[in-house]
Amino acid sequence: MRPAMVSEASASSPEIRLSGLEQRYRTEAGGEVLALTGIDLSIRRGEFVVLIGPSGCGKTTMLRIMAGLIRPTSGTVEIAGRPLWKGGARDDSAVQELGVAFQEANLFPWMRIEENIALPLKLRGVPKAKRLERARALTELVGIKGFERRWPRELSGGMRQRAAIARALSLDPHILLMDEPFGALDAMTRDRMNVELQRIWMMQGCTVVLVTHSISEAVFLADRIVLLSPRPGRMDTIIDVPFPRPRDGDSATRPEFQAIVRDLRKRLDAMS
Ligand SMILES: Nc1ncnc2c1ncn2[C@@H]1O[C@H](COP(=O)(O)OP(=O)(O)OP(=O)(O)O)[C@@H](O)[C@H]1O
Repeated sequence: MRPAMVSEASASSPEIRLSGLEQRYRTEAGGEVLALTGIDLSIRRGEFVVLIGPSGCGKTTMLRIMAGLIRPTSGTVEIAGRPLWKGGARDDSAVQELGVAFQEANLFPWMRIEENIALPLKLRGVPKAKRLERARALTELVGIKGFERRWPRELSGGMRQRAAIARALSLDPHILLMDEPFGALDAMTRDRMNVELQRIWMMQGCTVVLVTHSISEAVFLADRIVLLSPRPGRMDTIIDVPFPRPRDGDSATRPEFQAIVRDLRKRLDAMS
């Protein structure tokens, strides 16, 4: 695990801070879509935040802005106290704090699992022996030990997603950004992956922001749930989920868990 070196700026500031964010897209027809507006959010170091909301409310846009993949039309993004954008340029030292995993595992089919996981290290020029050693440690962390030399096609969907999470963790990021990482998996595998993700997060101590459409997934994983409303995407409600960790299958059956699920469902239904 990386040493807990905290600069003065990051000790006193949130891990991620979004202020006055607005995002407009140009459409092909020459019009404009206001995808997000008035987004102000501070995320603490080590927090698990889940973004949820109706289709098209701007969840992916918000995550891509945090990842530095989109420069917001207006507003600011700070990562560990440092602005992500300076003028027109992205601060790549801030981007190094980030690991990203999407719905599709996006592993390269012509690379073995260990090579896929170690790819970010290769791009950094880390020597082969060192990066394969790291890949092996990560396969153990995410629960696919023994599959290092396999090809992606030889793994199940859940295992491929574990490999994608391992790859996102390969550079030891402080922040993990995930867009529907288990959206393509069957319900049982998905439940298992949620338990696993919680375990990985608790071991790594990183900050996680995850987008999902699943209310129960949101309540199971989150310290805080950010509910976005659509057209344009705004912050509707922030819901604290105070249940102790680690949560397990039983947690989801408790009345207080179910009460948050019901409340969220009601709020989402009212938006449609
Ligand atoms: N590149 C783009 N160009 C134009 N419009 C876009 C672009 N990307 C997203 N949009 C629009 O911005 C809005 C927000 O999209 P976004 O994908 O962020 O929503 P979302 O909440 O993640 O949706 P979903 O839950 O369906 O994945 C939508 O109206 C979408 O059509």
